[in-house]
Amino acid sequence: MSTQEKPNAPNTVLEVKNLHKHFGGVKAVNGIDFVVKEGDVAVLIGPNGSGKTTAINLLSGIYTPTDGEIVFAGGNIAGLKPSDITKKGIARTFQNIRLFPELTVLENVMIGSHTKGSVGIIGTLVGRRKGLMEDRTAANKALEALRFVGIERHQEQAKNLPYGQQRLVEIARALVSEPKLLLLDEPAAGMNAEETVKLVKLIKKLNQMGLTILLIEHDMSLVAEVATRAYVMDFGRKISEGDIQKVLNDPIVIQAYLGEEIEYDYA
Ligand SMILES: Nc1ncnc2c1ncn2[C@@H]1O[C@H](COP(=O)(O)OP(=O)(O)OP(=O)(O)O)[C@@H](O)[C@H]1O
Repeated sequence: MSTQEKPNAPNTVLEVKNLHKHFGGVKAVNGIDFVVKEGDVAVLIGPNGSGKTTAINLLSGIYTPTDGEIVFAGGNIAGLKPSDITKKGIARTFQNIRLFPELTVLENVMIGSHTKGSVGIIGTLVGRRKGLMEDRTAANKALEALRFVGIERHQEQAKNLPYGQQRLVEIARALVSEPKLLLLDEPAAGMNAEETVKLVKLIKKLNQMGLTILLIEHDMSLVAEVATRAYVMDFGRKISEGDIQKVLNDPIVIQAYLGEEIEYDYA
């Protein structure tokens, strides 16, 4: 324990140090630092193009950082393959839903369990579809996760579910890998008001059950409901941090959002 840490302070789950991702001349992520503590619902906010999704792509191994460290589960995971990062305990959902549209909802969620095994997703789909369906443990886990997120139509092809429900299927798929940290990239995008209310309840329930969450979200009403800590990005840099009320009243943040609507209807 460091001398500054209080005896009962929550453990650090994730520490991002001086993280960079440059695409040619574009510094999409330009030296950010942040910490996610156990039990947090941390949120990354910022105007369009500020680097939030790139940051999540770095954390989940989709991109290799240009520089910097991502410390998770006792080591630097920067540059590891996505499947290895999932095995270490980080699962995610995507801004643009990435389900297999022709597979059933159940099959899509079962794929999440198989990120723990040795067979890759493509191998699973192409060579082992039948075997996969015989994997009772994975099926039971998937059904449990689907029940948890409130999806009943598990034998339906994923493409036939409304968009908002497809997002919940992605969350179920992430949950079956039993993550320590769940990354949600704009989980409310495309959801109607009723679906968003259910999503807020789900995020709170997951968090109460002990899951640490880091999300990107433009819907500030949702953020205000769930976030324990907010980090604000602009032009690849962190420009503010703290509780959500504080950061939304921060003149630097207001300036960064000028010309964009901050969707925020809380008093
Ligand atoms: N693969 C890529 N190649 C080149 N430039 C990229 C790539 N991915 C992102 N960028 C650029 O990096 C910057 C940050 O983009 P990013 O998608 O991370 O922002 P964001 O904050 O998630 O935006 P939004 O809120 O609109 O989703 C943008 O200028 C974007 O055009």
